[in-house]
Amino acid sequence: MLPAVAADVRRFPGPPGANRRCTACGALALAGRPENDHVDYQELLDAATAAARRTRGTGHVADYIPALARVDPDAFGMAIATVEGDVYGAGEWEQPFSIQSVSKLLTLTLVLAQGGDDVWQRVGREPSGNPFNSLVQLETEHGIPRNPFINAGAVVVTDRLHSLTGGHAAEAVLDFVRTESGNPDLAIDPEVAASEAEHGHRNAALAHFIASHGNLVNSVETVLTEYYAHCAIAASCRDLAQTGLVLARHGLRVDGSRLLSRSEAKRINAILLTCGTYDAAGEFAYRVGLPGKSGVGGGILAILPGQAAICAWGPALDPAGNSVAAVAALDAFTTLSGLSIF
Ligand SMILES: NC(=O)CC[C@H](N)C(=O)O
Repeated sequence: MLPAVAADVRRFPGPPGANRRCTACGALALAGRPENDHVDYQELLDAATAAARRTRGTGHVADYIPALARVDPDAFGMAIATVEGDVYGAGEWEQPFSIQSVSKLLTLTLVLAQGGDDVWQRVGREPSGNPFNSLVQLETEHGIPRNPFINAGAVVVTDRLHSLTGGHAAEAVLDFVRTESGNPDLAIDPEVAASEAEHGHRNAALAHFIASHGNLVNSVETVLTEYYAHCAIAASCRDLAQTGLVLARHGLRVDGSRLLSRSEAKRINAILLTCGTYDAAGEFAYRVGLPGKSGVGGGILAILPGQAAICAWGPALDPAGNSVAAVAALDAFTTLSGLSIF
């Protein structure tokens, strides 16, 4: 349990509600809480890590992509990047892992940033209530995927991004993560991409079905190649937390330029909350209280608007395809700190 209040009295300059810092130790003060109630991110990370460790032995590593099945199920890392530019980490927070569906957040961000709002005529914004790779809704809903964060929706968004970038969808995503994280060495893991392509019958079925309804512009083969490639980007908790800051900064990039309007950033965060963790989005909102995007590589990137982006990673997944350890860690983080959107 965290000590809620430090023993000695410290001073916090600035108006109430602003991000104030303790003049004695520099720690951030919690808005609306007693003045000497610090946000000690490192301490919170340690408590979240302990919560994640208690889930050991629960869940299963994704094995439908054979290259992912080799990852240590007990690995765990977590990073927090703040809008002030500080980064905190715990466990294996600098260990690259396969970002998988966390890339769905990045493709949507880039499509909207490049004026591709017409994508909303081709994909919905409602929770699916179905597994991330489900085919059933597509049949009754005429090839219009429920939302951009299930596989079917991400295939359509990737198709739109591919057109907007002149045929470089995955490269655009990689470039974006490299720039925002400040890590030029990030790369697509070709083995993971090839492994997924080889075993990707379900995604191929989804893409062909969407195409049969006239909802793909580029060929199925091209779109799937790009989709597998951006899913196979290997990045660490640190890299993803720093990339997620774009949404915590209400649309501003690391260099201060505007990528998304404030309203677009709000809308992406809203869809993240309602759809980012598939048919467990309700449970995630209940436990964590933050917009977040998961991937079957075990990463979850969560956004604390105006304050920070947090990435937790543990490869063992629950039945919905969300990391057991990452959900537990984010749950502990927001429960202990009160730092949620609610
Ligand atoms: N939920 C996920 O992370 C799924 C992504 C994975 N590349 C797939 O298409 O199945």
